[in-house]
Formats: sequence, C-alpha cells, structure tokens
Amino acid sequence: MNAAKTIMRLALLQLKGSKDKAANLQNASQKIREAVQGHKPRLITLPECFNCPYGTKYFREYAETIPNGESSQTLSKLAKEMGVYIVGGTIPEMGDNDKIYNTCTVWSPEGSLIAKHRKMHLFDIDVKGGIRFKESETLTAGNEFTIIEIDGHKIGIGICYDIRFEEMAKVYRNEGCEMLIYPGAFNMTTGPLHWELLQRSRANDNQLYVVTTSPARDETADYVAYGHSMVVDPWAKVVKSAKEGEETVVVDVDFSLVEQVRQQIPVYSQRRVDLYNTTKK
Ligand SMILES: O=C(O)CCC(=O)C(=O)O
Repeated sequence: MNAAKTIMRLALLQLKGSKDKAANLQNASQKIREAVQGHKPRLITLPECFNCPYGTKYFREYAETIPNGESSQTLSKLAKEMGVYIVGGTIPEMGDNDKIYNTCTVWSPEGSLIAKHRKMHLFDIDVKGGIRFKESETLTAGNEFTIIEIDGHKIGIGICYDIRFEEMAKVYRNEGCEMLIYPGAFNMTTGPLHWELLQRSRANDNQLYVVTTSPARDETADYVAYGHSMVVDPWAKVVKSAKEGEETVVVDVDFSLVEQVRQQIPVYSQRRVDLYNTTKK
C-alpha cells in the first residue's frame, strides 16, 4: 500500500441534467475535462441520476448495463484520458432478471471499474403537503456495502437516502473509513430541512469527511433538486457548499484532521457498548 498522502483535491460537479441522455453525458464530459484542466483534482464526484431525470417513470427507459452501457463507457474513457478517479454519481442500472438498481460506479485513473454501489435504502416517503416518492415502484435495493481505497484512505459510498441511516455510516466507520461520499438529490421539502443537518450529523457521529453531490436545481423538472453539493469536515464544519445552480466545488481535503478530531474527542473508544449494542434486537 502507498504511504497515505494527507491532502486530496476533490472536485464536486453539480450538473444540470435534462431528459436528453446524450446531452447529459456530453455536459458531464465537458465539465470533467474543465475541472481537470483548471484544478487538477485527484477525485471527481458527480450527482445522483446524472444521465437522466430523477423519477420512477424514467428509470427503466434510461437503464443501462454496467460496465458495458454508454454512461459507464463514457466515464471509463474520461477517467483514463484525464488520469483521475471518478465517483460517477448514479445511473439506473439494468441488472439480472429485469431488476433495476440506482447505482454508483467508481473509476480509476486507468479507466477501470473499481467499485459499484447499489443504493441500499430505497427512497419511499410520503410527507403530507410536501413530497411523495416511491423508488420501490421500479427499483430494487442493493445489499452490499462499498468501500474504495485511494492513496491509502478508505472511502465509503452511499446514495442519497442512504445518508439518513446512521447504522450504515457506522459500519463504514468500523471498517476504517475516513470519508463518506453520497451522490444525492434531495428536494425542496427535505433539502432545506435535512440536507446539511444529515451531512454534519454523519460527519460528527463518525468523525470523518462527508461529501455530497447533487444535480443543479431545475425549477421546470418533475423533481426539483435542492442543489447545495458540499464537503463537511470531521469537526462537522461545512468546508464549502455550492448554491443551487450548475457549479464546480473544489476542496483540498486534509486527512490528518480525521485523526486529530478522533484523538481530541475520543467518543468512539468511549462508547459503552457493554451497555448498548444497537445492532442487537
Ligand atoms: O431523504 C431525502 O429526503 C431525499 C432522498 C432522495 O431524494 C433520494 O434518495 O434520492
């Protein structure tokens, strides 16, 4: 294993999507090239459903196999051409037995698929006077945790609604993760209420970086995304946040902060697991 490098530059691409898949891929490609040319990041992150509109009626139509589909091939080629890691947001994945998943692919600078995370918790909610959404109408949940390792740092992957589940983040913490990345598309009901709160909560609970990447807001879309892609540090401070429009957020993450926070406020080793073990019934 490489000696861990302390600083990692991230570029979060908050992209404006549309119903035109070719245009979405073209826009993502252009923004990836611009980010690399302008900022030389080690890792680029894309939004949830970056190649399609977010909505259960669209998932089947836009679904592709991984890694042979055109969205995967586009990201693979770009990662290789630009020599960068890409956490490729999500796309609807056509799996076996006609099952569709909401899936994040991760690409190495050599263009290889190094991980694939299928959203574990499907977004099924009904907020009176706010929003009703039922991903389970068309999607199947994934059953596997996904940890990648870049420059000696373990990073756990989740997708949007997954961020609400502290137990999942704790599993990643137990496995030694120093960062969690969630492509996500909160909305105008839950975004203002919970988007930043959840990121700061997961960062604070687990003393690690939390990174989210949302689509840009489009008031004309069926589902209006909140935007505000952000990076939160292990103190639970917001390091940088996008507004609602199309934007690239560049942050130099300093992994030495993870250990500093864990030493100064050692809650992990102070847990009274002799008294409570929340994984047991
Ligand atoms: O949890 C929320 O409020 C939003 C979740 C969501 O939009 C998603 O899982 O795609």
